[in-house]
Amino acid sequence: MSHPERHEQHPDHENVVSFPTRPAIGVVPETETARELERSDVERVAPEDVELVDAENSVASRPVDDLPATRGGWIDDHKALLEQVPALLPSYLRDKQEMAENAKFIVEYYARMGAYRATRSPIYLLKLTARSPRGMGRAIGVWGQWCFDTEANELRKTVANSSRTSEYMMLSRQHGARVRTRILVSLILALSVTTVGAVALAAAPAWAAMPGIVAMLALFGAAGAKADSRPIVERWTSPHIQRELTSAEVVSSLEALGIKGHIDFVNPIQTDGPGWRAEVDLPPGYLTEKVLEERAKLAGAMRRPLTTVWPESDPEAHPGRLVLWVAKKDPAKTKRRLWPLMKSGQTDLFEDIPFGFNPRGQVIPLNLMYTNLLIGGVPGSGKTSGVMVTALAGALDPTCEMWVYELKGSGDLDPVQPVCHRYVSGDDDEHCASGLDALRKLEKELKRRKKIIAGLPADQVPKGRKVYPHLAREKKLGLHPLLAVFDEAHTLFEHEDYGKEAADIAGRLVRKARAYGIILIITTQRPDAKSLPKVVSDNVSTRFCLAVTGHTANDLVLGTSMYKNGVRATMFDPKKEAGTGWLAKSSHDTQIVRAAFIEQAEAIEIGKRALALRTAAGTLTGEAAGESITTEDTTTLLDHLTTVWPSGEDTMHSVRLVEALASFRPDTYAHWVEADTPLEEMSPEQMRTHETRMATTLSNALAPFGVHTGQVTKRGGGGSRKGVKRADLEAAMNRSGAPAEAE
Ligand SMILES: Nc1ncnc2c1ncn2[C@@H]1O[C@H](COP(=O)(O)OP(=O)(O)OP(=O)(O)O)[C@@H](O)[C@H]1O
Repeated sequence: MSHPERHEQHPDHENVVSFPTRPAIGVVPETETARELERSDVERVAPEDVELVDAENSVASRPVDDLPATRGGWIDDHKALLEQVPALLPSYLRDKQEMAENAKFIVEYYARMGAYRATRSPIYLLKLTARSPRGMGRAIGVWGQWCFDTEANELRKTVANSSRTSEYMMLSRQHGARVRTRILVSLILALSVTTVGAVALAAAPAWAAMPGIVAMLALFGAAGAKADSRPIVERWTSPHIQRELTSAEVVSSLEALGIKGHIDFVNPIQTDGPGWRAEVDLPPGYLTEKVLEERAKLAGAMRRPLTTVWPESDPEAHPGRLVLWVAKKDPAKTKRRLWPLMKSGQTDLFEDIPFGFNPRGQVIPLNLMYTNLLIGGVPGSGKTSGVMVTALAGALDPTCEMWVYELKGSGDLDPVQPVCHRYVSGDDDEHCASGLDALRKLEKELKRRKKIIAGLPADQVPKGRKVYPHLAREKKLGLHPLLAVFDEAHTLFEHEDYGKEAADIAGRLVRKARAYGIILIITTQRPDAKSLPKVVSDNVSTRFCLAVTGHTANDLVLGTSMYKNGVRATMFDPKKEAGTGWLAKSSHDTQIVRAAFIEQAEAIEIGKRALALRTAAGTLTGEAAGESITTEDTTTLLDHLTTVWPSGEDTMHSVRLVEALASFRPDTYAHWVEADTPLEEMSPEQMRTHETRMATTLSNALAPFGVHTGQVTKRGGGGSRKGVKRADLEAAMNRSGAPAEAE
């Protein structure tokens, strides 16, 4: 059975590769061996001539591909074909934004080119005028030749030399008559044109006569061009416009990466937005990841700028399907695409915000509600542009409360300061302390919101207990969006005194806060185990990974196995492609995006707009409303015990916990371990009394939380003494609304 759409390879055209080469469903591919056999001299025997020896008992395997059940049939083949039919309408007719951009470009192009030509028209005219005498001379020459019938001169000469008198006389008479008529016509024409011209010149005002003279000069100028004259209107080409993508180029560049074998073109190479798209199946044994990893090599082999070559995998097809998109113009050399909200507009964080652009130039939206965002990348990879876009989007929603902790101290996020409930910029201890304080307060706010939502009737929370726009609108509930940005959060997470607690709280917030309208944005330039708590990198829901240097950093930002699955931010060049990264909305929804780039001056203007919006809406709070924010400790003994509790331990002796609390927070707990006699001078009896007192203090302090201490046996670790069970602690945390680790 032959494939209905099979095309033959064109022998004359080196750029043409047979398409499609994959067999239709149910068709057995023609193997090399089969073809060789056909070509060879091997004697072929018709199946009907073959005698089966002991067919009944024969165990010879039947060729399963010949069984009727395995054949797809016409319907299946054509269904499969139909699925692959390219879109009916070109992309610019389907995509409003592309259509608008194209229309805008056409208008801009002709306006710009028209203006360019118009401003140079005096130069063109001068050049034409300089050539006009030659043109006029040529025109008179051509007219003279016509008038005096010079084209027949050669013929008359030949006849005269051959002494064919009668013929010569006939030609002579004809020549005389022609010349007379033509001179007469010329004289009449010259006279009438001169008269009309003179009268028109005399009658018309000078400004009206000028175009006529100019047009005549231009005509004669155009006629005066020599074969090697330079064109009057100069032309130029753009080095940034890339040559068209051909299948031969795709094949040879993949071969340059070491991919040997037959490459199948699944679809013809076609225009896709401002570029070309080739879809190929790599030869068996090769995976798309190889091409993704060697993107720079591929661009080199294609002799194209890196920023124009975008290989992608097609997870819906198979791991060997490569989608190669090549930009027509080098985006690095084209004008910056402006953030759609740059000049006007506001946001609603329950809806999408414009985050950036994909390589095709389409706006990529992001919904920040019910999510949190981790942005990571090496220094200079463009994290600030990612966090700036989200911070400004938050600022432009007048209902959104903004808490911004820019822990680099660069002042990059200063443009949003005027609208922030809390704003801190700096990387000193005091800034880290504020960051930790903010996390504690966010956790307290989370508990408050959780309680309110838990108490709402079911019809108020139709799709589960979380914040909804109608709840956010009710001011008295205080469930409006709260956007908390921790820029360069590694400064806080690595802090000797505050890091551990900050990491613990951030981990809990990342897991719990998003349903309650608290959106956490964390950026880090050091995505490693110490700077980025595992609990954060494991649980964050949206990730934007800019250029990183290795697979560990890649997977810390993007999630486990992403590198293995071909989602590799190692492919980006942080210098040439700053701001470009993988945006992962989930492990199955990943795409390459360049965050919209907003300059500081522009961000300041947007910040002013946001301030105006909030002033009008009456939603300025905190520092933005002139209040001073005091640092208060909202954590409890339960939080402190959770922080000092050694991981993996189900039970702990009270004495050990009290000692740990005293060293963790000496201001609060040092007096729990104080004794009249120094420890080293205590008798065993005194020591026992002292430890009993410490254990009793802890028991008394835990009683209001409903946690009871009891006898705990720890083999090899102090035997049987008063202690606390981890499970009791977690149960108490849950009761008090505080998110416990094990929940
Ligand atoms: N989205 C973008 N589009 C175009 N250029 C960008 C983009 N983002 C950043 N850049 C360019 O890259 C440079 C460095 O970016 P940026 O300072 O944001 O990096 P960073 O990752 O925040 O650096 P650091 O880790 O040092 O804070 C910018 O000055 C800008 O020129």
